[in-house]
Amino acid sequence: MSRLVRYCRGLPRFPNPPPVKPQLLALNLSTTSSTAENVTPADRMAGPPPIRVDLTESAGRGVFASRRIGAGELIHTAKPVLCHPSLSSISAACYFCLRKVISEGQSPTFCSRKCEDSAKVFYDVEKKADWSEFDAYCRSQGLKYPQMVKRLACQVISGAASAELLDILQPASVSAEMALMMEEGYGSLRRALSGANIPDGKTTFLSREWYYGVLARIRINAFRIELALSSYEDLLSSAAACVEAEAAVGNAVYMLPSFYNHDCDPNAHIVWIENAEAKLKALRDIEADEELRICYIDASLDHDARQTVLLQGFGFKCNCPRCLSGD
Ligand SMILES: C[S@@+](CC[C@H](N)C(=O)[O-])C[C@H]1O[C@@H](n2cnc3c(N)ncnc32)[C@H](O)[C@@H]1O
Repeated sequence: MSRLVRYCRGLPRFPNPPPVKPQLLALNLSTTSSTAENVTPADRMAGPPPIRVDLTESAGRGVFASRRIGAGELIHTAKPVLCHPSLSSISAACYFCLRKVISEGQSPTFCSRKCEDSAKVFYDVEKKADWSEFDAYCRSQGLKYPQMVKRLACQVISGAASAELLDILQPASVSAEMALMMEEGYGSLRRALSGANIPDGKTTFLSREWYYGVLARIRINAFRIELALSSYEDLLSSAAACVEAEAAVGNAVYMLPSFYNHDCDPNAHIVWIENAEAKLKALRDIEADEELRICYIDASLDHDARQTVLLQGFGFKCNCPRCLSGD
């Protein structure tokens, strides 16, 4: 069981409201007792991250600083529990870690032997099926998240992941229109796997409810991965490619970063340098017990545009101080 799942076991799953006092649900990811005054650079590099997951007053669970965190400090890193390159980046990003690669063909490619070996279990399952109908459905509807469900399904069949992997995350509410679209994807995924000669019993988890539940959680919690440019050559090739290509290399879901709430004037941000491993960094000094929030959208949008994007894209009315002030 992962460390986060262990720490979060006492937390409620949405949409059920917590019946007990928030303090009783306090989680402390840090086992050290360091304070802002006695934290050395070595402390910062070692040990658990200086955060805890706890209930907020009005945005469900959130991430709080367990000590003072300095501006620019790397709060923690996180590896994805699930990721997938965008269909337009299949031959331009590692099929496992999303690092940029240069490849001629249209088939999945890996940046290293290590990534190829790590992907082997689920990729062996994936290769048994014909995904042409499923891919055509995603392409025609412009959908990226069903590809992540497909990967999770292959991971579960291979034994590399649990079918309940994402259950702890908050799901989006599903409209009738979304359900209709999901139904098509679910049918297509089932057809692909039923022709793949997978032993009986390995796909019993693959119910309609499972498919809908996973997609609803990915919708709220997936991050769009845009890698930071690392060299002058990258800058030049990016400038040349940006007209036709999508900037994102893919999408990923993490555990701990999924508990960060949104703020239109955030005190933390998430960055990707080389691959899908995320880095959470402080944008300014953060006091102990202050909530850490990142920005899910383009903060330069005006008030009404931000509210619309957050409501339509993430299903919530933003209650951050900036929005409440009308800015
Ligand atoms: C990625 S989750 C963050 C963790 C979540 N609070 C939980 O308990 O799992 C995003 C959800 O948190 C809530 N949320 C995040 N930021 C918010 C904000 N600024 N105002 C209101 N709700 C917010 C919304 O319900 C949103 O759909």
